[in-house]
Formats: sequence, C-alpha cells, structure tokens
Amino acid sequence: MNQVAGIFGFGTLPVKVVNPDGRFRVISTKPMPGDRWVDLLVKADCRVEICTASKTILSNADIIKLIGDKCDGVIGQLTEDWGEELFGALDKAGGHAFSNMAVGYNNVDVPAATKHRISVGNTPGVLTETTAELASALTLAAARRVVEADVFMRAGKYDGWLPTMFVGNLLKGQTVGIIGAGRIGTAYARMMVEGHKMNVIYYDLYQSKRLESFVSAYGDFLKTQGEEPVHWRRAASVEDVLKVAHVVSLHPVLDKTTFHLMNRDRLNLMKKDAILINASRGPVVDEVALVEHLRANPMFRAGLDVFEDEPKMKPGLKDLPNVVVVPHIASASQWTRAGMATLAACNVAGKLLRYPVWHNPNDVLPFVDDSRNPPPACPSIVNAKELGLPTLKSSL
Ligand SMILES: NC(=O)C1=CN([C@@H]2O[C@H](COP(=O)(O)OP(=O)(O)OC[C@H]3O[C@@H](n4cnc5c(N)ncnc54)[C@H](O)[C@@H]3O)[C@@H](O)[C@H]2O)C=CC1
Ligand SMILES: O=C(O)C(=O)CO
Repeated sequence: MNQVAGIFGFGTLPVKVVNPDGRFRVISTKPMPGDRWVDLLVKADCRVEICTASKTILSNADIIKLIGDKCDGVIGQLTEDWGEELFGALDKAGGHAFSNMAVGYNNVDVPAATKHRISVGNTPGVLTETTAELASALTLAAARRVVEADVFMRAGKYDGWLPTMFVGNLLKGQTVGIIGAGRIGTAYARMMVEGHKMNVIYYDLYQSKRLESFVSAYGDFLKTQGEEPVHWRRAASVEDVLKVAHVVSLHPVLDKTTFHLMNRDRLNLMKKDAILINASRGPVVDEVALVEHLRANPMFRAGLDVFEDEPKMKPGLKDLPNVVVVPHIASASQWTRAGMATLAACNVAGKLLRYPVWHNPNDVLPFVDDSRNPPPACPSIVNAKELGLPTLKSSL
C-alpha cells in the first residue's frame, strides 16, 4: 500500500490517510479488502482517507463530518442512506463522484445525485458467481437440512442412524424457479441446472436468451449421454413460477415493483414442501408473512442472506428450525470483495480524471486484472446518461 500518513480523528471518527499530498480528496467510509483500490486512487493523484471507526453503520451526521468542507469523491457502503442530505453535503464540498461498493444501489437516491451533478457508480459483474454460489449453498443447506442436523450433532443428540432422520428434498429432476433472471439469477440457474439437472422456470421483465440457450444446449448434451434432458420455460407471471417450482430463488433489483414481491398470498401459492431462497434484498420478501408461513408449514424451508430490517430479523424468525439465515455474505469471497473495491475506486478516480464510461458493465474483468493497468474509464455509472457522460466505445 502507498504512503500512509497516519491516523487522524474527524470529531470522534478515526481516519487513515494515504498519500496526504494528493490533489483530489477521496473518502472511503470503510476499509475495504485488497490494496489495488488504494493504489489506483493514489495513482490518480488522490489523497485517500479511510474511515476506520469501529461502529458498523455510519450515520448521515458521521458521513457529513467525514466529507467536511472539501471533498472530491466518496466510496460508500450499502448500509448508508445516500440521498439529498449526503449528496447536498458532497456537492457543497465540491465533490462530483460517488460509488457504492455494491452492485445493488437501492440505498442511493440517484435522481438526488443527478440533481447535484454527482455520478453514481456501482460494482456489477465481479460478484455474480460468488453471490450465485452462496444462493446455491443456501439451497442445499435448506433442502438437506444441514444446519438443523449440525445443531443436533453439536448438542450430542446423535445416538445412531435412523431411516427417518433429517429427511429432506432431492433436487435432481425438480424445477427451480428464478424471479429476476439477470446476471446473478442466470448464474444461479446455471449452477442448479448443471449441478443438479433441475428444470428452469423464470420470471423477469425481459427475456433471458442467455439462460434459455444454455438450458437448451445442456438438455441436448444430456440426451447425447442417454440422460433425461432439462427444460426451461419463461413464465408470464410470478404466480406461474410459484405454483410449479420446487425451489424459488429471488434475484431482482429492489424497487417499487419488487417490494414485498413475496407476500402472504404468493407464499400460499407455493408447494407445501418448497424452498424459498433470498440473496437479493430483504424487503423483496414480507418477512412477517414468511415467519407465519414457515410456522404453519414445517416442511416449507427458506434460506435467507438478506432481511427486511437489516441487521435485525423479524420476531420469531430466529426460532424457526426450517430457515437457514446468514448475515448478508453472498458476495463475501476475497476475490470478489477486492474486485468490488477496485471497481468502486475506478468509478470515482475515473470521474475525477474525466474518463469516459466503460461500454459494458457486464464485462469488467479488465479493471480487476492485477497484471495490467485498468482501462481509462469508469466501469459502471448508473446515471451516466442523465449526466451526459461519454462512453468509451472499444474494449481496448
Ligand atoms: N446478497 C448479496 O450480497 C447481494 C445481493 N445482490 C442483489 O441482487 C440484485 C441483482 O443483481 P444482478 O443480477 O447483478 O442485477 P441485474 O440487473 O443483472 O438483474 C436484476 C434483474 O431483475 C429484473 N427485474 C427488475 N424488476 C423486476 C420485477 N419487477 N420482476 C422480476 N424481475 C425484475 C431485471 O430485469 C434484471 O434482469 C442486486 O440489485 C442486489 O440488490 C447483488 C449482489 C450481492
Ligand atoms: O453488491 C451488493 O448489492 C450487495 O448486496 C453486496 O455485495
């Protein structure tokens, strides 16, 4: 890591400063994995200030204190409320670049940022497979009751094999339902198809040709092996998916159209022994309705990475044996988290250096390839069009 100047305090918030003489002042509200992100900011002539406060979630008042009187750009976290108050403070401090260290940006009021002429970056692509793998892990854990069985073992209750003990669901040949077949939904579906020979039914506002052609081609391959082929179907409605799927995994963005997408009525449409996975955003599921449903249907199981009132769980959830819960760790692999930090840094540094926007946010590997310099571009700016930012046409 480049020239660390030391630890300073902003009010009560400790800050680590790197490259103190840099031209642009950039704040990161949290330490992030890897060194590449700091090195890239320093190379872009930034003085980097990393808040090292031990409290997990910073308040708006904390962040305004960090921004201070002069700040060119900020890398923020999904736990923060980036709206008028914070963008107003950043604008007043002369800033015009912000990046979430996340692909989801439901914590960001993009029109407010645009009003203040501040770019909003996100970090797509590097977390697709990692997040899909965690959704797969939750699916297997729920289907085969792994956590219940682990708790049972640790409690010293195992006194011999029984034909009826912890009987769960076989995935092979069953149907997996995907709500939101974007990058992560498609990657997860492929894992379920290839790994467990599941059929796919999906609902999305858009057709996923990539998913459809993958399942068709894999089905053809299975036929050549003398095995039963797999099939796909694009559903006309969420309800259509819920009625037929044995496993339903939620991967849409969180917005007005997906808030409480899974409510009491829709849960009741699902099979009594179905599995519901959520690694998107907590409010996509009405968690109170889910607690009631899990309670009333002991054979129904859920796997949750995200929660409606994160970091809290709705009352009763933690006491139910038929749910597996983990603390929003779906993107938590070392490579992915370092990649997210790099993309966030490139979004901010690129804007400060007046670079254009990268042509394809689904193809960001050139930015995270340690063996070369990143392209002279901002990898993913969600309000690029509104701000009239130019695009770097070629992939270099
Ligand atoms: N738990 C975790 O740690 C993580 C959670 N996420 C969440 O996953 C979301 C998806 O990420 P990506 O796949 O990269 O995004 P994406 O943009 O590739 O996919 C989102 C899909 O949702 C679809 N969609 C939007 N509204 C819908 C609706 N009303 N009904 C059905 N589908 C709808 C879109 O058409 C799109 O295909 C992120 O926005 C984020 O909230 C992402 C990464 C990690
Ligand atoms: O990127 C996101 O949207 C997350 O939830 C954390 O990886």
